[in-house]
Amino acid sequence: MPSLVLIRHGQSAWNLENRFTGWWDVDLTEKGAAEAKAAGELMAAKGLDFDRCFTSYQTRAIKTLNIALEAMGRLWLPVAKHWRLNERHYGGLTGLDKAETAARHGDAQVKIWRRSFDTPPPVLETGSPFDLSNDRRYAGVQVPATESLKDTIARVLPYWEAEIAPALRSGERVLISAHGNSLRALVKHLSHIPDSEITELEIPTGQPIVYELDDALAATDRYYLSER
Ligand SMILES: O=C(O)[C@H](O)COP(=O)(O)O
Repeated sequence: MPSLVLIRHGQSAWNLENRFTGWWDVDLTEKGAAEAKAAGELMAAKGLDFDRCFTSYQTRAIKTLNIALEAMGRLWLPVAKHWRLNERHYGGLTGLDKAETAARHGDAQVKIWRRSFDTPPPVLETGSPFDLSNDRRYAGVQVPATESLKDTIARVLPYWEAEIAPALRSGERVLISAHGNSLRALVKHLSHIPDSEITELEIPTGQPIVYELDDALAATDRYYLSER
C-alpha cells in the first residue's frame, strides 16, 4: 500500500516574530530544529521508514527534512527539491508583522489574505527588498508577485502528478517536508476538502501527518502520527 507522510517545517525565525514569510528564506529557530528532531525520533519510534523524500527550495523545509532524517539514521535517502513545494507567496505582505497588519486592515481582511481559497494578498511591488526574481535558485522560474491558495494548488499539483504520485505508485514510501500552505494545497487535493471548508484547515509546525492511500492514491485515512 502506498505510504505518504507530510511534515511542515519546524518553527522559523519569522514564525517566532509573527511576520508574513512566504517565499522569503528564513532559517529555523532552535525550537524549530528541536521540533524537527523530535519528529524524526517519533517517526523512527513508530517504525516508519521511507524510500524517497521531497522538499522545497527553502532553508526551513530543507533543514527540517535533514534534521528529521538524521534522527532516523536516514540522511542517505534520495531527496528531490523543487520550488513548486515552496510556501505560498505572500506578495506585498512579505516581511510585515501579522498583528500590526491586522490592527491596520482588520482581522477579517487579514483572515481573507491568510486563509481564503482564491483571494491573493496585494502584489509585491517591483524593487521591493523581498523581490526574489533575481535569486539564482529561481533562474528560469517566473517568481510570482503574490499567490492565493488556489494559485498555490495550481503550481503544486503538476509536481505532485509528475514526480510524487509516480514514486508512490511504484511502491516507494514518501516523505514530504514543506510549508503550511503548500501542504494545505496537497491536503485539500488528497482529502477532497471543499473550497468553502479549506479556510479552517491549519497545519502545525513539525507534526508528521500520515496519509493512508489506496492503490489509486485515494486517501483512506489521514492522522497526526503523535495521536496514534
Ligand atoms: O508564510 C508564512 O508567513 C507562514 O509560513 C504561514 O503563514 P500563514 O499561517 O499566515 O499562512
